[in-house]
Amino acid sequence: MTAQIIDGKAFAAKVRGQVAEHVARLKTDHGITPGLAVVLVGEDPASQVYVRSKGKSTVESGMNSYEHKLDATTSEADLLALIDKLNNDPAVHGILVQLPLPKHLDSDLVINSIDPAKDVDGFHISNVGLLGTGQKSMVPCTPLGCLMMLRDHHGKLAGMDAVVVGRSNIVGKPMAQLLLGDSCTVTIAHSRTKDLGEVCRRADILVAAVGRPEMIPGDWVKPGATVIDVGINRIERDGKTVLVGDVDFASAATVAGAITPVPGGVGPMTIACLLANTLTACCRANGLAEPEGLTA
Ligand SMILES: Nc1nc2c(c(=O)[nH]1)N[C@@H](CN(C=O)c1ccc(C(=O)N[C@@H](CCC(=O)O)C(=O)O)cc1)CN2
Repeated sequence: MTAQIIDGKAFAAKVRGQVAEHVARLKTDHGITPGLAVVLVGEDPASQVYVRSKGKSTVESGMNSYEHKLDATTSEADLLALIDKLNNDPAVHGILVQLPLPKHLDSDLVINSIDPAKDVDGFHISNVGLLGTGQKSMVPCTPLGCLMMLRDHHGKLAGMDAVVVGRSNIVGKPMAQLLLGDSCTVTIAHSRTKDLGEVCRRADILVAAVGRPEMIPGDWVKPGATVIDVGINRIERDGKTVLVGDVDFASAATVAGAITPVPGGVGPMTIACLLANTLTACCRANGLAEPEGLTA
């Protein structure tokens, strides 16, 4: 069997187009322009690329982008003061602090200082609690993107066996909550799970988010399963740096029914969902109906 490739790049372009249409309507009907503030501390090269891409996509969708680039030595007090200013700025509907932060800064403290209504990353403890209890929240972008692709591919997910490999706060745990919300039977597995291959082979939906290059081989995949690969790992191969996922794509694609590639799968959906979340936050702030199909 050769798996269908789930094209995240094309799907993300579609989502970005839907966001842009909503933004245009918000402007003409209500005179409102959503605004996203992105805060980058330090010069991590990958983070710089992601932040640049976020700013560009925000402007392309018709929203206002506010970039705050701070020195790597910025104190916690100064960062918290900036977040407080953004929390109180009515032109800013979404706030995102790019991770990872430099080691001297307490990420939990920083994230939890963001107004939960503007927390477009969905990392604030209030949003984590709301998602966990099935209430309206801001949903982390990467798992939201995975959910959108799964719903698009399968329609309803109810009753499917889903295995999420990885238990991070950013992907694994919220992904499991979202799948549970769609009535899947969910297992969260991780590097210390016994008989991990056996557990993975039960999955109709297998989400790999462990951060280990090509850790999941094709013989861990149930024939016909849908494989969502969240991993973005840079490795050396044949003298070149290449990007690979957490799944061994070549072997998994011969067994799976559908699979996301790396690059071009889950990654592009992260930024598309950030735009969708910013739009959602803006609609909520103004008491307007939320954009359909762009939330969990
Ligand atoms: N505050 C946050 N920090 C981080 C997040 C996040 O969601 N919020 N996620 C990641 C980085 N990230 C966005 O910030 C991100 C990662 C990857 C991609 C992407 O499109 N990847 C491409 C490959 C790009 C490449 O060549 O490197 C793909 O998979 O096709 C977008 C956004 C950590 N920090």
